Amino acid sequence: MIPIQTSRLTKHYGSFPALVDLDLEVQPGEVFGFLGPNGAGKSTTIRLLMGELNPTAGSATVLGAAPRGVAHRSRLGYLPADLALWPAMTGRDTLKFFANLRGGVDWTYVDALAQRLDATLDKRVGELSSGNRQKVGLIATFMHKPDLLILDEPNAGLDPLVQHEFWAMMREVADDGRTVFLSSHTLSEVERVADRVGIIRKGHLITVEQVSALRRKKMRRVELDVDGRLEPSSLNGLAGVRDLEILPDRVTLDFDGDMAELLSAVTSAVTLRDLHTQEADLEDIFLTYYQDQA
Ligand SMILES: Nc1ncnc2c1ncn2[C@@H]1O[C@H](COP(=O)(O)OP(=O)(O)OP(=O)(O)O)[C@@H](O)[C@H]1O
Repeated sequence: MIPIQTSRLTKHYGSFPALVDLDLEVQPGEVFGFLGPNGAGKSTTIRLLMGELNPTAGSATVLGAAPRGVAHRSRLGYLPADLALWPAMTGRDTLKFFANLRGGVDWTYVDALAQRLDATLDKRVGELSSGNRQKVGLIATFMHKPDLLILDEPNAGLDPLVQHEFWAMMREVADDGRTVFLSSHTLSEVERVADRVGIIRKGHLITVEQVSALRRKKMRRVELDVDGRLEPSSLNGLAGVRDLEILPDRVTLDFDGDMAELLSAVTSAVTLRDLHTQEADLEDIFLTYYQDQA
C-alpha cells in the first residue's frame, strides 16, 4: 500500500492559494523530506493529510484511506508543528494517555526511546523546556511503531546530540519497512536523513529528487587565500564555476563542481594558504536550479 498519495491536492485560504495541485507519492520504507522555506505550504499539506483541513480541490489518501478516516489512526504517528500537551501532566502520564488511546504500547520500547533522547518523563510537561517537551512529543509519535510517521518540523529545539539520535530513529523506521514524512526548512537536515526530497515553494511542488541527486547540485561558496594573483585561465575547463572574483591574494567563487579538481587547478598555479567553504542555502539552490519552474 502506498503510504501517502495526493492528486492535485489544493488548499486556498480565502482567495490565497497556500497549496496548488500537489501530486505526490511517498513509498513504503522511505524517509521522505518535504522541504521548503517558511510559508511554502508544508504545514498546510500535512494538515490536509491528517484531515485537519479540507481540501479546496483534489484528494489525498493516507495508508490507503481518506484522511478523515479514524480507523487507521493507530497506524499513524503525527507530530504537529505546534504541539500542545497538557501542562499539568508529567511526560510519563502524557505518554500513558496516548498509549491507552492506541490500545497499549511496549513500555520497554518507550523507555528505550526516552533514554536515547535523554528525555525527562517525571516532570510536569509545563515545566519542561521546549526542546524537552518536543522529546515527549517525539516519543508519543514513535512509541506505538506506526506504519507512517508524519512529522512537521520535528527538529525544533533539539540539541545536536539528540538530533543525531532522532535521525537514527527515523532511519530505523525506514529500515523496518515503515515510512517517515518529514517537513523541514533546512536542507542539511533533510539531506542527512531522507531518501527523497520534495521541494515546495509558494504552494507549488517544484521537484522531487533523490537526495543523492540533490547533493550533486549542492553549491558551495568558496574563498581561497593564495599568494599572488591567480590567472583566470588557470580555471579554464573546470566545470561548475560561477561568480568568480579574483583579487590579489584572494579568489572567491560559487562552485558545484569537483572540489579535488578545483584545488588541483589552484595549487598548480599559486600557493594556497587557506580555504573556506560554505554550503549554499536553500534559497540559492532554488535560484540556481529551479528558477524557471518556480
Ligand atoms: N489559517 C490560515 N489562514 C490564512 N492563511 C494561512 C492560514 N494558514 C496558513 N496560511 C498561509 O498559507 C501559507 C502556507 O502556510 P504553511 O503554514 O502551510 O507554510 P509552511 O511551509 O508550513 O511554513 P513554516 O515553515 O513557516 O511553518 C502561508 O503564506 C501562510 O501565511
